[in-house]
Amino acid sequence: MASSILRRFIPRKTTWMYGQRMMSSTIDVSVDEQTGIALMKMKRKPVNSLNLEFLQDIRNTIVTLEQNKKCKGLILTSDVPKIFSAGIDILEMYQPNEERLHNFWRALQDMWLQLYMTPLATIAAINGHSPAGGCLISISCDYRIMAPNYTIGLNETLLGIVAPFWFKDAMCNTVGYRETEIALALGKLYSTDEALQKGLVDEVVTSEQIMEAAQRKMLEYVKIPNMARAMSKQLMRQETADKLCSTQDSDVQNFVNFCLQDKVQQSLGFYLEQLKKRKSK
Ligand SMILES: CCCCCCCCCCC/C=C/C(=O)SCCNC(=O)CCNC(=O)[C@H](O)C(C)(C)COP(=O)(O)OP(=O)(O)OC[C@H]1O[C@@H](n2cnc3c(N)ncnc32)[C@H](O)[C@@H]1OP(=O)(O)O
Repeated sequence: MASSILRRFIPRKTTWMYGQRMMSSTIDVSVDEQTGIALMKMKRKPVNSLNLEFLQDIRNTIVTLEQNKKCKGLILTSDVPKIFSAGIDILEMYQPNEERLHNFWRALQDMWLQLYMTPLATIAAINGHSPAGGCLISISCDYRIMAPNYTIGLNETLLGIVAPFWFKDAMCNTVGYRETEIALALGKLYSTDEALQKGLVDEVVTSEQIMEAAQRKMLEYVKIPNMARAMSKQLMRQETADKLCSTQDSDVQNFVNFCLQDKVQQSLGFYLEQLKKRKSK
């Protein structure tokens, strides 16, 4: 189902499969072949920040699961306490090597396209903070369940950077134009309750109940005839994905040019310093 454009790039082979278990240093995956439900736990310590290799691992895992005829649904969650994902690894953008910066953005695009358009049913079990790239992963799933007392949102402007158009499009498709306009301008991080109220997440349950709730909802998804469910997802999402597919190269170049600006580097350096200071308080 994912268009051939999405399959142009062969992901790195860093995920190992042992029967129904797949493992890499940053991801733990198990597949229940009875139910057809896979569980992917992100475990890139300390905060599941998305660097080049982690993004390739996530995409690689989705591709492998898509090829498993028994797998119909994927639950994404975190193995790191209190953090779903801290978003992009800021160190990929700060004082970067230019070639790696290109490859990094391409890997983010490819991971997103794979996740957003996968024929698998996807549920994000958001068991921790989920800013920026973490929010992107969440809103790219078909359904979101979040635990209380965490935050989620596209906070890029707080770092002095801008959410790219495809982050914006995925957000608009979830909460609507006006809410996205406000959220992006203010770099808004929503509390779990606000996120529920605005439709950024679909359900709130306690951390203890989140896996059970995700399994229960996923059983609903995988009961639907597979092709019909996957095609209805494609119907809703293809236009948004195509917008990036047709401009991937220029989007990489725009990102690289943007990042290499002195002003942007200063903002990122300042933000990293704040993160460290906050920690020492
Ligand atoms: C013409 C227009 C063109 C447009 C071009 C596009 C422009 C660029 C678009 C880029 C899009 C960006 C998307 C992103 O995802 S940016 C990342 C945003 N993420 C954040 O702001 C999260 C920051 N982190 C936090 O708020 C907290 O760490 C968190 C709440 C997640 C956890 O808090 P906690 O107290 O548990 O942990 P610490 O803060 O102590 O963190 C532990 C260590 O991890 C480091 N850290 C945290 N987050 C990141 C990160 N995202 N990247 C790298 N490193 C991170 C933190 O500094 C600590 O490190 P040390 O232990 O070394 O101190």
